[in-house]
Amino acid sequence: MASSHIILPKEEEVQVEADHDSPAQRPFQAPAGEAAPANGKAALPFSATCVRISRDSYPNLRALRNASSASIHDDDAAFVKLDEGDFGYVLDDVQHFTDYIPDLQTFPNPLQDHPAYSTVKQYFVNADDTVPEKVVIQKNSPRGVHFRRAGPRQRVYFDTEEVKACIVTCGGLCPGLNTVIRELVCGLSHMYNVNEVFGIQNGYKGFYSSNYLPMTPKSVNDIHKRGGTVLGTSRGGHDTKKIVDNIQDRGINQVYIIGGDGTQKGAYEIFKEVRRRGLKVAVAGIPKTIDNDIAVIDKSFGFDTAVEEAQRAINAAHVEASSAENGIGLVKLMGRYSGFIAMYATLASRDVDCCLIPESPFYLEGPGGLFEYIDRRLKENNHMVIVVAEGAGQDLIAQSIPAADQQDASGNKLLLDVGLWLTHKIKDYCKSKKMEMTIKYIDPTYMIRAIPSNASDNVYCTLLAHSAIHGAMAGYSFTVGMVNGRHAYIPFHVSITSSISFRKH
Ligand SMILES: Nc1ncnc2c1ncn2[C@@H]1O[C@H](COP(=O)(O)OP(=O)(O)OP(=O)(O)O)[C@@H](O)[C@H]1O
Ligand SMILES: O=P(O)(O)OC[C@H]1O[C@](O)(CO)[C@@H](O)[C@@H]1O
Ligand SMILES: [Mg+2]
Repeated sequence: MASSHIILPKEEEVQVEADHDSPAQRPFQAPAGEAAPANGKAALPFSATCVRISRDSYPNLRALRNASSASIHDDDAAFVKLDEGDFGYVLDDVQHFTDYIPDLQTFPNPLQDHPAYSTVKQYFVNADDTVPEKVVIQKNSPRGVHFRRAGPRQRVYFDTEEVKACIVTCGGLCPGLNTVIRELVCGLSHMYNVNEVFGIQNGYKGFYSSNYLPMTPKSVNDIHKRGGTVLGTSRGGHDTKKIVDNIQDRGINQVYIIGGDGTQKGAYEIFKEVRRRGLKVAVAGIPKTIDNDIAVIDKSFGFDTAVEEAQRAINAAHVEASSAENGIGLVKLMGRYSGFIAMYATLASRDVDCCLIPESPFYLEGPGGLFEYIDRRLKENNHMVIVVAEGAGQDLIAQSIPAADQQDASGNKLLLDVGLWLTHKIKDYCKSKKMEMTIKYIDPTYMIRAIPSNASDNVYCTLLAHSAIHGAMAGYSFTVGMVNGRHAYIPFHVSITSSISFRKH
């Protein structure tokens, strides 16, 4: 990696304390209305003469984005590419073949001759286009961190005939997985005339333990109408060496990896190994997390669908509660470390009296406690609805139930059932007060994620898949995502660190 010097803003000039976009605060600070897409236009002209800056500048970048030092690994510094422009502009760039493979041939993008695209004016993005990570700034703020804009480039680093792509899905299910798979296969074929696309079965371990499934536009034609993933998924089983051995042996040169924070960490490991071996293999991560807990992106695909489906559970809870004397409807929704689904479902419903999320600790007894609030709402309204995210109140439960500290195959902590626990606690409390009441506990769990994506998620999935293809064809390795309303290529070290800060280990 060439580079020499850095003129980043000094740390003391960097606005860190008033960072309302910090991941831990995001559920509270970025409600729907404020998350409006930015126009993506920089306030000041882009400096065409960016200077690539040295790895020593990594701590400054960390200060710029106010990431927790615990979540940054020193190893990452070797894979960080920063370009500096005027007025504190920084491009946190993604890895490219040319960073480690010299003298690569380029090819004109086949889209320029494609009848569906060649007529569109300015179809290709400008190579210098970037997307700001933060759009809310003050008059004297530095321009801040930017990401490379996603989209088709005029020249690509693969000859069509040469491309051998594979797709894998990892982690839990999410609405839209099949749409992304479909659009990767169809996009590669229809936009870039790629004929060799393979599906990896059952997550990362499928790279080295199962046959690779040939996929064609015909074989994926209808899959977006189904929930789940036609490829299968799993937790655990990431063996970087075995995975890259197989990629290398089978001559795969584009790897599309769909999954959550754990999966993106796995994708980063694969990329590092690919680079160590000097392979011409593009690694494209497509973030999937129904919990919506990857902070750098606006919203993850499938989230809208899940929130919509959660309405059915909340409606049922409301009907049950309002049909009983002192009726309480309690709904538990997914969200391990973040309350996005619970909070958005609450905002959408308007029938919910109380929403409990992991980011905001609560307590049961005494003034300001949940019991006091229940008392009040039942007196005022005769019924109430409570929504609780599965990760809420875990510390409280641990005080009354000894935690077994179990983990799933990927090392994620298995949570205690906050819904069941709350149901018992509320019942006991009402009994102690000699208060007649009825409580109905609804836990839709997998029903909100094992469904096909809705219309808006389908569009989102399609565009994400296409952005991923354009980036891989152009020789980049990255996580693709929507940042302030624009698709961007995000470096792995960002997509994985931003989600970690949500975690409360
Ligand atoms: N630090 C890591 N390094 C390499 N691979 C990882 C790492 N963490 C997780 N993985 C792998 O990524 C895959 C998915 O991880 P995980 O089960 O945590 O789901 P996820 O991608 O975070 O999705 P979800 O949103 O469902 O949690 C697993 O195969 C796991 O082995
Ligand atoms: O039972 P599984 O498949 O591990 O998935 C449950 C977890 O997956 C998630 O949906 C994240 O994908 C969490 O909200 C939930 O805790
Ligand atoms: Mg995860």
